[in-house]
Amino acid sequence: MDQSKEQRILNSVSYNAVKGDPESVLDCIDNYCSQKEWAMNVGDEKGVILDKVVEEADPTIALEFGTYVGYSAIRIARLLKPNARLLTIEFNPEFASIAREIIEIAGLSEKITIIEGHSQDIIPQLREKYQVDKVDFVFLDHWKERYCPDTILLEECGYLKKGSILLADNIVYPGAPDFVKYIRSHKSFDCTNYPSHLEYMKVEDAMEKAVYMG
Ligand SMILES: O=C(NC/C=C/[C@H]1O[C@@H](n2cnc(C(F)(F)F)c2)[C@H](O)[C@@H]1O)c1cc([N+](=O)[O-])cc(O)c1O
Ligand SMILES: [Mg+2]
Repeated sequence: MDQSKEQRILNSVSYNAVKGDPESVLDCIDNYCSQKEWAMNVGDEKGVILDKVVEEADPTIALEFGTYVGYSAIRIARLLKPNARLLTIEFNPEFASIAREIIEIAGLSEKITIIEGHSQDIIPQLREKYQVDKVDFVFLDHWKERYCPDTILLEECGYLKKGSILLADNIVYPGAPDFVKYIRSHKSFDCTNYPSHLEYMKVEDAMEKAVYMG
């Protein structure tokens, strides 16, 4: 059976990246996806915005929706302080297993936990199953129609504290209009928009940061 695009990305990382070097894994994925096959990684332009917001948040507990092949999980985890950790939720088992291998090559398996399943099932379990009390940073990059319900669920479950920072990818393309409408009109969120471009393309895109004010 033909290999998937995600498997070909893993092959390229496995062959070209320096083991234990997150930067070389990120560069390898960016080179492959800009020169060979486009893929929906946050990429190197929006990735710099992600880096800056992660550094601002300096999270002890970070949460990501949409692991895919692990590019943004590596981007986030490489900036975390020693005892901090990233939980990343992935629905597709094939993507989860490819991400696990790419994260291992980057040497970040100790800092990243991949949780397989549906976000609406996993969010209520984070406290009991994963010892999460509050989340300091959340990166939303999964199905765009899930951004809003999952943000509401995080708030309802009490995982957000004063100063928790949410960052959402693809505000312009493919877009998350219900999320933008909700978050910008919600009195407890202080929002900032970061115009950018779709990964590896000249198409307009943007990221939205939302700081929870308690
Ligand atoms: O569709 C896009 N992203 C959807 C991303 C989807 C990814 O998130 C996972 N997921 C689904 N539910 C969960 C959770 F966590 F809920 F369980 C995790 C899916 O299995 C997939 O790996 C996208 C599309 C474009 N584009 O240009 O078309 C560009 C982008 O940057 C994009 O992110
Ligand atoms: Mg995205």
